[in-house]
Amino acid sequence: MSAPRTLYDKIFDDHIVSRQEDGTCLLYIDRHLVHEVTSPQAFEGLRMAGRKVRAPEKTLAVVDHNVPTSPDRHEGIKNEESRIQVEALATNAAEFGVEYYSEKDVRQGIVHIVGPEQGFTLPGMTIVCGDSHTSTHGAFGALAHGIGTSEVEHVLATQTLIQKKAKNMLVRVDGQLPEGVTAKDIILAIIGEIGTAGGTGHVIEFAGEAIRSLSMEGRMTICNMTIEGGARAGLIAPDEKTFEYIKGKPRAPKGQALDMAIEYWKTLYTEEGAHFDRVVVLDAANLPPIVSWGSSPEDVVSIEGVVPNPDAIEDETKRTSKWRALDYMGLKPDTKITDIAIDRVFIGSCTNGRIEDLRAVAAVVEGKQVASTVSAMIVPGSGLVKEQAEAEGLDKIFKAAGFDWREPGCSMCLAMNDDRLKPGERCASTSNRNFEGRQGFKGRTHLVSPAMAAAAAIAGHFVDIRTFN
Ligand SMILES: CC(C)[C@H](C(=O)O)[C@@H](O)C(=O)O
Ligand code: SF4
Repeated sequence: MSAPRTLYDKIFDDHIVSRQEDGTCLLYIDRHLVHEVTSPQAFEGLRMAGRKVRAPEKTLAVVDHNVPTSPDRHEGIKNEESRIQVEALATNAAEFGVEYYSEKDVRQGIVHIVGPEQGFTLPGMTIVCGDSHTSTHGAFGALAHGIGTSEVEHVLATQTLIQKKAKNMLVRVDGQLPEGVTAKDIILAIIGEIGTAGGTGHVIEFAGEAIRSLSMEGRMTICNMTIEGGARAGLIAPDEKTFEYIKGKPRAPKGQALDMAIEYWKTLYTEEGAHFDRVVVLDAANLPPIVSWGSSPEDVVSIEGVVPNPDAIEDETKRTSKWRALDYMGLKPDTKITDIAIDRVFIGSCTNGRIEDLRAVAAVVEGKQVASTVSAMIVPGSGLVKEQAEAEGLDKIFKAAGFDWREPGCSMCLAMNDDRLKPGERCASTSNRNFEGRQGFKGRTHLVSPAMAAAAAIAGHFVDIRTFN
């Protein structure tokens, strides 16, 4: 009898086209998502070599990073660099016969929100995109990861990718989340625990009661940030919730094909006794709402805590780097997190730009006002999220509270469009990266959950959502 296999082992094995002695494999790729930032040279490479896209029907292109989120964007993109990149994708998609969602299409949005929404992302698949947060799709039990531009070209041309098998890591989150604590807090806590290099060389499978209890959207938040923990990909075994979510999505299988697919999807789980190279266990019941204080996603602390003192760190390089982070963030050790005032709030991104995130925000801000010292924006992750939010009247709640309600895109998750922080501005953000300059030159980012960002917008400083009303 063969050794018990993990979910990762199964998906990897199922996609091997050929395997060399040293373990290098050629993997078949089921789905390829394409955005405007990492695809221009790849298409250019194909053009130069006179090659076609091998499987256009398995490829989907959408613009997200460079699109403005202002209501007048339909009149044309003013920023020249952005316009050139967006136009290049439109031209490439048309020339190579790839389906493309432009900024005028209601299906347009952040690539990692669009894939699941369209039923393009399905369990058991290998999914790639020239973007690190492709790990998001692992929430469906798909092996999904980011690739570089030369690999984008390789996948476009051959529908395969050269890969070596990673190690297996299990992160088990037991118990039930307390009220006010969310998927975002779970993943921030995990990264705080393992560090940004903690998952290096591994594919992480998330399991345990707390993960099972999450909605598909919460699971996407978890897998989205797996990459910030250094892992190659994140995975969650598909279950009834997964199948329910997929049913009826435009590109998902239907009728008998769906029944057959579900039969297969049910085989996608880690077998009893399968080997994990590393196991980390957390208890959800102990988790507080989390706020990041530094310039790395591992720099996290409880909302009840204080800014840590780097002097307590033994390793000199690390100590120096954390002092630098504090300096960049304009913070002093021992400052209570709830005493940190903010200037801006950004709610959106592929981490937290879905409908449930917006509902969570609406629940916090309904009937309240954004603090006079704060400028706050909400950017739906896709045109369909926006449509749904408006159908539920959430936009009215947001606008009445003083939020800016925008068009879909990556927006202020990274400063590649017009949405950015000014130097020195401090932002409560639902995105995934707090690197120096990430949201604008000298901008200061604090990563939080949507509910925590919403509460901070109202209060003007961080507050504990568990006692906020
Ligand atoms: C622009 C793109 C290549 C980049 C990524 O790979 O993740 C971006 O999406 C990000 O979040 O930093
Ligand atoms: S929303 Fe942010 S993290 Fe996600 S793809 Fe866009 S830039 Fe990258």
